[in-house]
Amino acid sequence: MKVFITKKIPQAGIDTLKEAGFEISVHDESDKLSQQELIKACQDVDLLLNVGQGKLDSTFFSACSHLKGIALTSVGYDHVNLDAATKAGVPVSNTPDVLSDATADIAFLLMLAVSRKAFFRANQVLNGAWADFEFTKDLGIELYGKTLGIFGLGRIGLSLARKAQAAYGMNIIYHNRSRNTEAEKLVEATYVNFDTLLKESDVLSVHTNLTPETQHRFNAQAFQRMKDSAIFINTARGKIHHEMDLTEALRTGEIWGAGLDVTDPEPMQADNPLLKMSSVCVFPHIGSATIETRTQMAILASNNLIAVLKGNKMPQVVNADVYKEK
Ligand SMILES: NC(=O)c1ccc[n+]([C@@H]2O[C@H](COP(=O)([O-])OP(=O)(O)OC[C@H]3O[C@@H](n4cnc5c(N)ncnc54)[C@H](O)[C@@H]3O)[C@@H](O)[C@H]2O)c1
Ligand SMILES: O=C(O)[C@H](O)CO
Repeated sequence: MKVFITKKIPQAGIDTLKEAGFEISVHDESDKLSQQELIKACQDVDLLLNVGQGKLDSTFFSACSHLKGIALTSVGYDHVNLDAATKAGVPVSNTPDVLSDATADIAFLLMLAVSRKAFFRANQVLNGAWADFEFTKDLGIELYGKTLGIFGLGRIGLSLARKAQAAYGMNIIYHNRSRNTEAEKLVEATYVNFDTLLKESDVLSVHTNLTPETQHRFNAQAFQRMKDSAIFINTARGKIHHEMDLTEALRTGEIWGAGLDVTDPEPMQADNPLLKMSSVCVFPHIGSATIETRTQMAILASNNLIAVLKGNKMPQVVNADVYKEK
């Protein structure tokens, strides 16, 4: 079988595919792939390894219903029209679990960086603005014993909760669609309604998937209900917060700080007003960007394609209904 890979992946992923006997072609990532080019490249292959956040919409699936499977290199699949994939009979897999700790590390890093205005401070040095030892100016806030509110206590939310409780004795509250009693066995966490999450969190960290229900859930109304000392963290998807409302909430002091690994749109432009604020830190979507995690993601994606080669179901399929329809 032939596989088209949309960007370079760690060698372990390539080796896994080659050992299984696949014929591989990898797109040169210096040249951004348009949808038309992707569709064209998929015409003479059996499988696609779609690296990153490249959209797969209904036009793509109408043109590529011959594909026997698509492996994503992300746990999030909001960039894929799964109904269209299922209708076209194409199974799609994701990469859960292997990236949870690395992504939670980035949420933790953002919490610390924002609370101590780390990037604003580092920029002072960089810009030659380190003048005197100031005693009361631009102070940070501490995390010890504070309340961490988690919106979406799934795999990544749980990993962050465990770190924050172990390292900083943080009190954990969370809101999910329903209580996560399995997670509550692993970490001391109290289930609260959304309004309580907003009102009681000193740090509020977002870990839900992007869906119509979570899109713009953090808007002006939500920020108004949060503490004026609160820090907002989003490592899930940029569309879950409303960026202009967030900017305004920070400008007017409705909340204290924000740390983002995801923005809307991506990439964020360098002249974005958020980047000038002292208690804001923005990363370029690097949640899973470690050598270890990206290697595991590439192997997991490859193993899902190997399952197709062997005539099996993809173990990490996200549109399981496709097998019923087949
Ligand atoms: N920044 C990055 O690089 C990066 C890396 C990995 C994942 N992510 C994002 O993080 C998300 C979470 O990943 P995960 O592996 O923890 O997923 P998960 O499915 O384990 O957890 C998501 C949690 O959100 C909850 N949830 C979903 N909709 C909700 C709603 N409307 N209200 C309340 N709770 C809701 C679910 O019940 C679940 O507990 C992914 O979907 C992806 O978008 C980003
Ligand atoms: O969803 C994910 O896994 C991350 O955002 C990486 O794309």
